[in-house]
Amino acid sequence: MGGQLRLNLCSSSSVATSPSTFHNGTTYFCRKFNILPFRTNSLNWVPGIYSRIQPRKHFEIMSSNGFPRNAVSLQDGEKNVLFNEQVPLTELGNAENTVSITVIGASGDLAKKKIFPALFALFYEDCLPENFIVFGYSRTKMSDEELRIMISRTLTCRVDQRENCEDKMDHFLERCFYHSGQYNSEDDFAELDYKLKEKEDCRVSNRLFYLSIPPNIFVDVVRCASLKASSTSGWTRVIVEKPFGRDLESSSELTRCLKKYLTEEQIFRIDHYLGKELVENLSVLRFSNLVFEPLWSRDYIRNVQFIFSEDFGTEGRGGYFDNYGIIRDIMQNHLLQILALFAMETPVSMDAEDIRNEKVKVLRSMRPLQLEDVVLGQYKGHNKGSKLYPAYTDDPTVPNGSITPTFSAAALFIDNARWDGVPFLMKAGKALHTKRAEIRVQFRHVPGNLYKRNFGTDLDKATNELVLRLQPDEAIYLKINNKVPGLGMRLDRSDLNLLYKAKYRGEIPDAYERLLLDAIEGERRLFIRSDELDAAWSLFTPLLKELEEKKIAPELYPYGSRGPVGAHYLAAKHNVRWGDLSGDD
Ligand SMILES: NC(=O)C1=CN([C@@H]2O[C@H](COP(=O)(O)OP(=O)(O)OC[C@H]3O[C@@H](n4cnc5c(N)ncnc54)[C@H](OP(=O)(O)O)[C@@H]3O)[C@@H](O)[C@H]2O)C=CC1
Ligand SMILES: O=C1O[C@H](COP(=O)(O)O)[C@@H](O)[C@H](O)[C@H]1O
Repeated sequence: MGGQLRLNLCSSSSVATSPSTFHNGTTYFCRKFNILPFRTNSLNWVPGIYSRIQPRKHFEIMSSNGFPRNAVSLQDGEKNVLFNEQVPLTELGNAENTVSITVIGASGDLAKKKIFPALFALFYEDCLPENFIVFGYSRTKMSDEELRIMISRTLTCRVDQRENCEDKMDHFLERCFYHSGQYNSEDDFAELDYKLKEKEDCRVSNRLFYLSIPPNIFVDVVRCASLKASSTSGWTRVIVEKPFGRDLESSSELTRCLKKYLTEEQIFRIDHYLGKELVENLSVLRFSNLVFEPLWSRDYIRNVQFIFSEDFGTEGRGGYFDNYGIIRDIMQNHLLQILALFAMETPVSMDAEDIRNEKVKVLRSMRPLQLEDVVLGQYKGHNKGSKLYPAYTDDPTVPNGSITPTFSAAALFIDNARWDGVPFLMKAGKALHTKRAEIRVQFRHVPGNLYKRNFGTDLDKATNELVLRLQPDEAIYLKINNKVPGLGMRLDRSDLNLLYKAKYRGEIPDAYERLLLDAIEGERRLFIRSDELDAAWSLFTPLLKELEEKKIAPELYPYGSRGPVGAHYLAAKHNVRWGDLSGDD
């Protein structure tokens, strides 16, 4: 069917005579691709917009590893699943290309909240290739127009760039289409393929599928998409959302099943924390400033803390959450990924494989978590003023008597020369008193400090602390001891503070923008490789099994509080104080 279809579609539109359009007058000019604009007939383009045609501006966009982006990485040598053949580079390099992004699960929460808005933001910033289309796919019956209305409700304009935003939205929405189908129906995916081909209009097609669906249908979708809707001329890539399994076995099984249809290079396992601006900056901070890297070891660092807290509960996602719990939801992926970047050795280069090799090494040097180094909590209902905050178990989608943790604190250790004996503490919780995510690095005491007596008895309070606040209000600050100006010799704690909103103009892109763009570009550095995933699960699986077997009950903490007191005991056991609770933030 596919071959026949392709012939028909191509013969119907063999001559391109329609006028071209450019986003804001700009077009990607890539070294490998000369991406040309869509033809009008493929998009039902509204009359009038051609009046804004301007000459191409030639420029190169940098990928997130700092190298110039190529709109698509043709050197991938990805295997085409259907035909199992390498895409000939020369042929592709000179052809007209399209990028088609299909959001599977388009009717869902993540698609509406993050994926479509991120795609629009990329379009708005002229970061999408000239020839792109977006398809929504899910079971819900919707027309193209209804999808556009749904998407338009969630699109926002950058605060600093409102001009032309409405126009841009219209132009973006014109490129959005919808196909309703079942997730396990090859026929439905063949129909999607037909519609994609129609819009791709005989150009070399590059296809990105974003699996924004529950994990139990990942494999069905990958099977149908790869058999019936993968590209026959360009690349096919699949972004897979978490959860990647529940433990080492189920994760390995998922990888094994996905690899029946996809190569590792085609699988982009997303961890959106890796796309956050401050996480991106971690390596820059470490490796491009002489003052940090020499201190980055057990010789100078007393402990490191990775803290995630949300000031709301599992509202609306209790059904999903109860099957996973906070350790799988936040620690095993987001916090561990940041830890790996923080603690890895200097990579050979900023190339994806070099970085991921170092991350795997550090993960494999870690000790699997021990029960005695873990604290669990679950939020309970709380009355504040006239407002009643519900308990986790009040959520109708959560089974009665659930002991799933909504909070956890843990101490981890890296048994290598750099980090031997340094506690790496993680803390993650929902329904706490604040929303924040940060990395805190507490340095050792100054030996033989001349100013000891000025610090009083609590010497820990006088140690330097470097804080990377990932959100909200992105910042990097270093707590130092400073002389209070005046004739006396009084010291205080001050911050050398880089607050992003004070220093940099413009909104910080959402993590999904960076990651989607990287997937389109074939940049894998911020995606999780299968051996990284195995190493991550190996650390947590024995503990998770033990917790489930022993049915360890979490300590209850009130909604909106600072979490269970057990977290303090755990820290104290390792001679640590939580930096976020020290009161001198
Ligand atoms: N929401 C979030 O903030 C985050 C979500 N994720 C992950 O992203 C993925 C998508 O999340 P989210 O959008 O919240 O998920 P949803 O529960 O909203 O599901 C997305 C879509 O999948 C379809 N769907 C839902 N349940 C089933 C089912 N049991 N069988 C078949 N189809 C189903 C529905 O579409 P239809 O009925 O129209 O087919 C739904 O609109 C999940 O893997 C989630 O773990 C990751 C990080 C954050
Ligand atoms: O992956 C997840 O992340 C969100 C928090 O993401 P953020 O970017 O808003 O910090 C969390 O709420 C959710 O439980 C988890 O699945």
